[in-house]
Amino acid sequence: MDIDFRQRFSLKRPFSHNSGEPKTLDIRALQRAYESDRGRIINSAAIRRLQQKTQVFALERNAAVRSRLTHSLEVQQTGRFIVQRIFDLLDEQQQDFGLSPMERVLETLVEMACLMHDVGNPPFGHFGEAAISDWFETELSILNADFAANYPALAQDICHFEGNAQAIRLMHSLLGLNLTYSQIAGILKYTRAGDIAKHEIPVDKSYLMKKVGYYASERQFVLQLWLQLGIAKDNRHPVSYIMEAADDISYCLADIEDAVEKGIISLPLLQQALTEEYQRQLAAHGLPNEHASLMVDAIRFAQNQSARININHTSQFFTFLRVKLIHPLVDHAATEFIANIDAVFAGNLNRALLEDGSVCHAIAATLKQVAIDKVFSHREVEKLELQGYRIISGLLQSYAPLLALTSEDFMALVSGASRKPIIAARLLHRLPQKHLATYKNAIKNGKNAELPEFYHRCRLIQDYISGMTDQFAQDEYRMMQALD
Ligand SMILES: Nc1nc2c(ncn2[C@H]2C[C@H](O)[C@@H](COP(=O)(O)OP(=O)(O)OP(=O)(O)O)O2)c(=O)[nH]1
Ligand SMILES: [Mg+2]
Repeated sequence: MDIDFRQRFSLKRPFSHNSGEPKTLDIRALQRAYESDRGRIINSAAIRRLQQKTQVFALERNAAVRSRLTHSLEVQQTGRFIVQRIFDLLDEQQQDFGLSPMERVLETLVEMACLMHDVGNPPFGHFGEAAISDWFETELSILNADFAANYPALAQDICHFEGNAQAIRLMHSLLGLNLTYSQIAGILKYTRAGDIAKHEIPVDKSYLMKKVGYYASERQFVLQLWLQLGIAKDNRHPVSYIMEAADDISYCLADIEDAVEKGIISLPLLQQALTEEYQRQLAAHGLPNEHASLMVDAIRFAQNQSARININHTSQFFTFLRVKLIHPLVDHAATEFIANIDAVFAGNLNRALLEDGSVCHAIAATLKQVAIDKVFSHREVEKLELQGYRIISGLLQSYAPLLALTSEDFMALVSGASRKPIIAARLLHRLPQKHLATYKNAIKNGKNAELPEFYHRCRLIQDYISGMTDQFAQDEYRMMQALD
């Protein structure tokens, strides 16, 4: 294949008419466009809200423990590091692929994709996601049997709330940031629409489409994105592979470090768990014994270095463990990016860069498995998750009267033509104007005629609930239960 990355770096934006590309590559114009994206992203409320959203520990008061925002800053740094290693390797191998003038633009696209990759996550992380999906799964056919019967694919789309799909919707449809297609393509992590069933996924897209990556409401936008960037339908943008690797690399050790900070696991027990799990992962990956001492060596190195400096032992330990365990993963992600350049460029590499059965894969898998066994299953963590689940389900139940109305009655309320039923009217007043504006636009928009009013109303409620921070959701829940 002829690989020229310039096709993937474009000035085009969805809401701008004058979006013709210059005949020759204008690298300065690209830098200006992406710098403008950068400003829009960093200044957006969606990024600020990440500071009060769960990474692993819900409603955390200890500010030294990661929130989604501080996690995202770390992902941004890791992404930048991977890009720099990619260019080092290209130099060493005297390769180009049209990338040579692009270091700065690739770096900024990757950094911002990393910073925004989690903006669509609801309060309470995976448990918030599950609460929204489960609630709609149970209630939808009761609230609107006609919709459930006549639009089964759209009902499925509504019953699969996904942080990644919500991120696309938030940045494009709700905030209208008008980011370049190249920038937003960096967070299109999975390429399945919410109304496509699992059994419709082609075998060669099993990974790319394993989760919902965008909703039916954003289909026209995502189809345009593929068209404008010359990416085949259901494939990814190269930036998304780097963002994904940076996310995996960042959280696998960070979640464990936070658990130690919170006293959920002691350092000696952690070291033992890592050593044992690593042996299991080596065996599971069928890797030779020559790598067996890697984990023990890394732990010993981190212990010795932190003992030598002898200031803040625990945090030093993690700094040095990061050097030994995480830096190789960064190098490996860069190596894999180049080794699979055809598939990464086409966007059809059907796996994550780091999921290649290598020692690096085994290291990441070890860290993630130890987090599952020793951190996420801790009693305190599970308690907070149950509370988070309850808060989100309870909030949805409170707003159910808005979903029980007929289209005519709901639209009359929204337009101000009616102020009844009184409970629904009060609930409607609590919804943010900007979410309502997106709803009204969607109803007016002829392009979306295949999506009925009720679909947009469900999206409106999900937009509101998923956009809350942990703290706001808890306050709102208490208020709705008449506890405050
Ligand atoms: N508290 C808690 N945290 C979890 C659990 N499973 C995973 N996590 C944490 C690990 C990471 O810090 C973070 C991963 O966040 P995401 O929700 O973005 O998931 P990930 O990016 O792996 O999946 P994705 O492919 O984006 O759906 O969530 C769990 O069962 N409980
Ligand atoms: Mg994620």
